[in-house]
Amino acid sequence: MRSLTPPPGAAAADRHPDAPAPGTLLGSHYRHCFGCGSGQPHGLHLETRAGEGVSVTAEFTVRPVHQGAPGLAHGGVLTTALDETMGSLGWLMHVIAVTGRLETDFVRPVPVDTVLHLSARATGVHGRKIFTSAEGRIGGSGGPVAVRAEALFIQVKVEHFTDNGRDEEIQAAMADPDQVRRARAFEVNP
Ligand SMILES: CCCCCCCC/C=C\CCCCCCCC(=O)SCCNC(=O)CCNC(=O)[C@H](O)C(C)(C)COP(=O)(O)OP(=O)(O)OC[C@H]1O[C@@H](n2cnc3c(N)ncnc32)[C@H](O)[C@@H]1OP(=O)(O)O
Repeated sequence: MRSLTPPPGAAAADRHPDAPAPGTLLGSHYRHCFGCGSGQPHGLHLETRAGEGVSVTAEFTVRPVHQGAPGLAHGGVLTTALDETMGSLGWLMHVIAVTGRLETDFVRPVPVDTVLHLSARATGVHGRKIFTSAEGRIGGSGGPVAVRAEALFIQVKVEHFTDNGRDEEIQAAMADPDQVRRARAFEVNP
């Protein structure tokens, strides 16, 4: 298995000078995103906030539709929430990055109606690889850890989406000035 720990020689992740100030809501990178999109009725509707350095926080309320076992959150849904939270770190670095590898530890069961307090940070950068970690706590940012994850994101260009996405959605995204502006906010030297 390939490591999710930054290798020797990895650099610290750089906060872009134009990154939104700590406390700012980052908004959705794509309206139909399952993790953060407001136009996705079945989505998680995560709202991520910039933190200090390359870090973010978000709150995720576990709903009855997120169940795996009776009254408990599905592990895959929790992993998605962590993935989305770590994925938004690219916004602070002005890079577009996709998940290459992700590992989750499920530490405690998470009942329906729980508000999970999520936090994520970048732990290092090596070439196009961005190493990240995240955790979700129950009952507040100082509460017990219920889930934690480490992930490797790989920096890609906009062509990753335009070359591989279904034409219908790509055309719609390219015709939407808000979407183009948001995509640029992720890019180095927009
Ligand atoms: C106007 C139009 C607009 C559209 C724009 C929209 C704006 C969007 C903005 C923001 C997007 C944020 C989205 C967040 C959403 C939440 C997160 C997700 O769900 S993302 C979806 C799930 N992930 C994938 O679908 C990736 C699928 N995989 C791939 O496409 C490729 O495998 C990719 C890009 C990850 C890597 O392929 P390679 O050919 O580019 O690069 P190689 O050379 O293979 O890897 C580079 C380095 O990374 C390591 N690497 C790659 N994959 C690895 C893995 N799985 N585990 C460990 N290392 C890996 C390699 O060993 C290599 O390392 P060494 O440089 O040699 O040290």
